[in-house]
Amino acid sequence: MMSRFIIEGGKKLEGEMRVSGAKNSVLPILAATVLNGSLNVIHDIPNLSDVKVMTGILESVGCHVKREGNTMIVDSSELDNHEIPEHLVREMRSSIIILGAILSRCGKIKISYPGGCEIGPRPIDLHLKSLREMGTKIEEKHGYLICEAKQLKGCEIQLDFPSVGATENSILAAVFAEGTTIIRNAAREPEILDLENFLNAMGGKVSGAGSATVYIEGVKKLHSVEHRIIPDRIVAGTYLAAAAATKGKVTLSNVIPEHIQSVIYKLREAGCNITCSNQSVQLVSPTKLKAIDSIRTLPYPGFPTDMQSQMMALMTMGDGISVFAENIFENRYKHAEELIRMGANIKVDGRVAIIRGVPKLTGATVSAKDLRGGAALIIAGLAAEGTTIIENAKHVDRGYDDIHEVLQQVGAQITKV
Ligand SMILES: CC(=O)N[C@H]1[C@@H](OP(=O)(O)OP(=O)(O)OC[C@H]2O[C@@H](n3ccc(=O)[nH]c3=O)[C@H](O)[C@@H]2O)O[C@H](CO)[C@@H](O)[C@@H]1O
Ligand SMILES: C=C(OP(=O)(O)O)C(=O)O
Repeated sequence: MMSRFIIEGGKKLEGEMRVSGAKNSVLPILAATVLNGSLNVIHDIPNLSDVKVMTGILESVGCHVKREGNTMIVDSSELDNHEIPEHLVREMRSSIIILGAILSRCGKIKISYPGGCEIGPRPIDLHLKSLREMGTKIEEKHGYLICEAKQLKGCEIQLDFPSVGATENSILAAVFAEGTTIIRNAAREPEILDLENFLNAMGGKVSGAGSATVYIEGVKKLHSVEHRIIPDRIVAGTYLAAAAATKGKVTLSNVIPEHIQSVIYKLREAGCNITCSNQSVQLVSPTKLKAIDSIRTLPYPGFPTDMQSQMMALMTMGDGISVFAENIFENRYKHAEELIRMGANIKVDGRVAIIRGVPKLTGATVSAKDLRGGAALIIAGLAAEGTTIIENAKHVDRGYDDIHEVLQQVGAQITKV
């Protein structure tokens, strides 16, 4: 049976919300646990369906995985397989991040092509180009990638685009490579720095992550490691947008304000009063939301594509016109149609969406088409008059740890059935 969210809109969010560990850090870091052939103790792991898929991948190659609350212990000492089951790869686009890690540890990997997903085609040409430059032989047949590299060699990689996944796969592949690898035009997302910190804590020699040039000096051996995942900046941004949509007042804990500056900047433009301290952010909503002139998604530190849908939900109620440009993914406006069912005024033309604010949204039955689009519908439902039913809640489970419970604690009337 398909799960759904049921929301009675119109309740102000008020109180404190704790932000969970970052999905986009956990996935590459879990992939990296195969490297040390030893124990990995990782704290603040969110309870997400994507984490379950990555756990399944680790178990399929012979890792022992134990979860104790939000701590996960991965023992990769008995790793004995380099073929990744296709059903797991198909379930999650980012399972491709295991490629660099297994190749590094085993010198070979067989994995099915991840293919496209709801938000666009998502090719992996940049991942493969980098791995080839490091000396990997890659055969692409019958939907599978068969990769082999007896000894990867450090080299200079120039990425055509600062792809997050290609940067991570190149770093993972370079950990045991002979010599030094330099990645230029690397993605600068905070999750890449979290991966660097994790690898260095197990004896790796990575530097520069968070900047456009990353250096990886190959090492011969790694050891056991203990690490805490950074807070999820997209979850933080989603909670702030939800509070703003309900004219609420919330304080987020476990958040790194610097990671969400681009989002805070836009929320201030909408009239929100935001104060940041060390690990917390407080938002007080205005009585009337203003339209934000424009939102253009860009690689970090630009405005994140993963916050585009949630901000669009908010701007459906802004006073005036907002123009959005989605520059990262080709097909990331599926939530617009659903928001229109709730009374929003949105016109989409290719990469651009024009949102004319309306005085109020009304509850409706809508369907989540992807993860962040689902979060956007929750935000709209919390603000709308009447009842909203969001079908396909499973998309939201990929990236939010019990979002309905977190929202209930600050006064939302939302259930998941
Ligand atoms: C698990 C994870 O961390 N996921 C994030 C990661 O995804 P992901 O790592 O897949 O995103 P990328 O940064 O690689 O993709 C950005 C753009 O580059 C293109 N591209 C990418 C690789 C490639 O080989 N060829 C190519 O053309 C993609 O199609 C896309 O248009 O970064 C995205 C962009 O911030 C986020 O939305 C995702 O939440
Ligand atoms: C697109 C996203 O994730 P993924 O790359 O895991 O599909 C996301 O987190 O919004």
